[in-house]
Amino acid sequence: MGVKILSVLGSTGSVGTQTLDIIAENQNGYQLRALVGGRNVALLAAQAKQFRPELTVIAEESLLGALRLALAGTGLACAAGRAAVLEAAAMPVDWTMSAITGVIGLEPTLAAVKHGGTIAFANKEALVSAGDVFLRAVAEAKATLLPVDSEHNAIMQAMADGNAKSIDKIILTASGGPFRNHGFEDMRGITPEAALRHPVWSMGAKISIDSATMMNKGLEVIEAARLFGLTSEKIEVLVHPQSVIHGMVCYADGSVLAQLGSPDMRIPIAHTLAWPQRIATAAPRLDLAAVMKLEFSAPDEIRFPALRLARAALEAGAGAPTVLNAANEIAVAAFLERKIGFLDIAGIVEQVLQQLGAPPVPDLEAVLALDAAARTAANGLATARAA
Ligand SMILES: NC(=O)C1=CN([C@@H]2O[C@H](COP(=O)(O)OP(=O)(O)OC[C@H]3O[C@@H](n4cnc5c(N)ncnc54)[C@H](OP(=O)(O)O)[C@@H]3O)[C@@H](O)[C@H]2O)C=CC1
Ligand SMILES: CC(=O)[C@@H](O)[C@H](O)COP(=O)(O)O
Ligand SMILES: [Mn+2]
Repeated sequence: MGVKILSVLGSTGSVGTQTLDIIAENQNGYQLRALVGGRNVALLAAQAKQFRPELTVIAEESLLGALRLALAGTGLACAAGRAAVLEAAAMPVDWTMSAITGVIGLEPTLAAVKHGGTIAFANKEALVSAGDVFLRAVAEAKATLLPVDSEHNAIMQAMADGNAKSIDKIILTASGGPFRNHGFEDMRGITPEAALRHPVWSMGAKISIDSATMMNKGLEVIEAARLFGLTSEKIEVLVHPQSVIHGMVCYADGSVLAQLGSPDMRIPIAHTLAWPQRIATAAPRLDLAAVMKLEFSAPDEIRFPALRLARAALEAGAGAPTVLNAANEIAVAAFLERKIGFLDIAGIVEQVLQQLGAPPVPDLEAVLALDAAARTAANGLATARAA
């Protein structure tokens, strides 16, 4: 096999840096074409010096001077701003890591989809928000979408025997987050610091808050419905605090196929990078005797209403998931800025869903317009709750 040409969108984040760690361990097989970061110039410049991509882009336009300075004398090309992000994403490659957080990553991912390579797909918000529009673009470009999200990557692996028609249901596991055992009222005064302290995974801020509200699992139910063509009833969520089993597929004959591994994102990332082969990673080997016990329980949608709201949005269809996702992105940001409380996140999402409902989203323009309307509504509610 020849050298694989790669781009990493969101290279300075949690998924992005772990992706580059794996590439660094397997240097002979891979060559970087584009690296895209958001605002972290120092880390992006260090990555560019190490991996020497054709183009390095920082999304924040005002940081172009700082990036140029950091790369002075290296001979490395760099650029800044939204247009440059889209240009970098559109450069033809064999494999793109889509790891920008939020709907801001949708258009760069679609630019990558258009050249028809493999998309290692972490940016769940893009698929939740753009649904059919996104999947149509993938089909038209004959691109290959490989899920990086640990549960969906697990399901993909457990579906590998090709019997998709004989599936009764799939099971996505959930750690339960840092407040798994908290009462609803106990969650009222929770601080961003406490909510960011995930019991198992080390991740970026937005997904960590989503795990704490369990909106992450709600987004993942919608993500699974889109990726695997399943209805809500066929997607079960099971709380499993050890996060050793990532996903299970239950077949018509009673067989259940599961994927297990230490909770380490390098495992699913490496799976998508080498697919259909496998490569080694430095992730810790699973030692079940040391884990000792695996626990499971049903999720509580009363204490964690975000999960109920996400399912309702999936079942309502059309633009409801677009609204849910946009309102959640705004509410999470407002919580991290200490403008609203922890329980306000789901409260705002519910109110915005009631206001905007599920209008049709036939194309990208409609998705982006609805996303913008939901953000405006959520911002208004966050400001009112902050007052
Ligand atoms: N972390 C994890 O373990 C998992 C993450 N995911 C999903 O993967 C995605 C990434 O998550 P994670 O890595 O944790 O997030 P991080 O917040 O750690 O990283 C986000 C990345 O996006 C970049 N970025 C932010 N804004 C822009 C922009 N406008 N244009 C271009 N790049 C931008 C950031 O740049 P900078 O930091 O330089 O500002 C950073 O590189 C999310 O959708 C998440 O839900 C899914 C499963 C597991
Ligand atoms: C690693 C990964 O895939 C995350 O999405 C993880 O699932 C978050 O943990 P929760 O199960 O607590 O949402
Ligand atoms: Mn996940």
